[in-house]
Amino acid sequence: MTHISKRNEGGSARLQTVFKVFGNILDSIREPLIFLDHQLHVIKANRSFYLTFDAKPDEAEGMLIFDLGNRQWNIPKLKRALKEHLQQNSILSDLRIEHTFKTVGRKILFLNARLIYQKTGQPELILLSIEDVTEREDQRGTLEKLLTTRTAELVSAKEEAEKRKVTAEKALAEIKALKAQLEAETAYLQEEIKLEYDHEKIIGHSNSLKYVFHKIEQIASSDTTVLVLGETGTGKELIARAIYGLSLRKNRPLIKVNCATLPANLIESELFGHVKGAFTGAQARHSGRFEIANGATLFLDEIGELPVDLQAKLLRVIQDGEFERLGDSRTVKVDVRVIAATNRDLEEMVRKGVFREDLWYRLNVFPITMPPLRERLDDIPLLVDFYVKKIAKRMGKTITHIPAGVMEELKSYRWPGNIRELENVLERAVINSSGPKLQLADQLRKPTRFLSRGTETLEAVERNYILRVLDQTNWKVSGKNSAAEILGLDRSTLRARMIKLNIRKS
Ligand SMILES: Nc1ncnc2c1ncn2[C@@H]1O[C@H](COP(=O)(O)OP(=O)(O)OP(=O)(O)O)[C@@H](O)[C@H]1O
Repeated sequence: MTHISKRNEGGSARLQTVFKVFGNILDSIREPLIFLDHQLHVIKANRSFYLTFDAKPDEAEGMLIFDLGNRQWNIPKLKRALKEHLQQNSILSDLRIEHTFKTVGRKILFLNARLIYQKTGQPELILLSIEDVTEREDQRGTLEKLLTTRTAELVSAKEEAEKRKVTAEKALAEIKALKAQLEAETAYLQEEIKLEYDHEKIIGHSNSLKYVFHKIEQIASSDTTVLVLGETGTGKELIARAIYGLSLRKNRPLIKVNCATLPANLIESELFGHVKGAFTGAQARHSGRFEIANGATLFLDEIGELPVDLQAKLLRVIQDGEFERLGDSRTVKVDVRVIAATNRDLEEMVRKGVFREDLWYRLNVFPITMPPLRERLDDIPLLVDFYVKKIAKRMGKTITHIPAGVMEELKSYRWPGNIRELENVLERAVINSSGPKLQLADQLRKPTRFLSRGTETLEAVERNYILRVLDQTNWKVSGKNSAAEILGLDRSTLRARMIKLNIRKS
């Protein structure tokens, strides 16, 4: 233990007098204060000091500050500040010390000190004020921590909100796109309803038809492109509908495009859509059939009639599911299953250079050929029975008997118009029958003109047949008893075929 030196005893006595006079004032100061001699012995401390640090005046006074309370004040930082810094600078400001005292526990202190000199310039006294900021600092620490936690929470909440906003915006865009598609789909379906599909049932039990059924079952549930081949009126559309009906996409509509009935200048916009102003008359954005069929199935009927300049665009959408709307440079992505049909010989068209070979290969992945009626005579009785019942019911008639001779005649005819033609013949026969017995309206002519030339192409046969019917109807293309009615073709389909086959009245 070190005591006040003798040399300072005189000054010390003077100071004791001063402290006696000002003792009460010092004790009333709330901040702990301590007076040290210049050798750092405690001369006097106020009441606040003793209370704060649980010390007693008679144990403290005369003691070296670092030895106070069993050397509890032996704090290296305090030592450096009082012994070095204060001696050099005479002043010490806001020195922060954090220290655990044996008596009063952990404390955070702010120390300020000033070196007071005698008149002679000798250092006489050090006034040390010790502010106990433990509570305040702890609170600040807690608040800072809280602030950090809250800030982090806010940042992550903000990030979460932004993510949610992006997700919501995406969902909104998807909903908008779905809504647009639904509207387009509804508009399309409303048009389609007018076409009113008679029946979806494929009648027949011939081996050739059974093979077709087998192929339908094989491919229906996949997304493979299917090409349905066969003469006109053989039931290609029925096949396409059967594939669709057995597919995984059957809960979405089957979208149909007939490439023969759409004018060449409209077909691109009809298939791929256009944006406003894409061409004169494009007053609004229009969704093409490929967009409407996104996620669904598209039936491209009469694919052989698709203009060559559109074939590459079709190939790209079948291959990569990508295309651009007319007047728009943005690429649209779709997932469409394509079922195409034609009565044309596409291979021959490829040879002639009017059908792209790459498109032909892409379409021909899974061909299904519908046999002509003349090759499945076994189906004729079933078909006759079905159609006679159906037509008679519609007309309010009862026909119960089909004479063997009538059936024979029907079976021996060549049926160039296939089932559509059979349906028409039977319709006229039902009209013609007055009793329960079916009577054909007219003698079925043997189409000798084209049968005699066995090597003729399908196109030539078709051309001759249409010409013959046109002759027979005095070139009446549409309306009652017209060529279109006899051939069982749509007026526009017949006109398209006439243009295609270069049929003109001479
Ligand atoms: N096996 C069948 N059973 C019942 N009806 C059939 C059958 N095949 C075709 N039909 C009927 O014949 C008519 C013609 O069929 P569809 O339109 O499918 O022929 P298509 O081959 O697509 O003709 P096109 O090449 O002229 O477009 C339709 O009324 C259809 O319902």
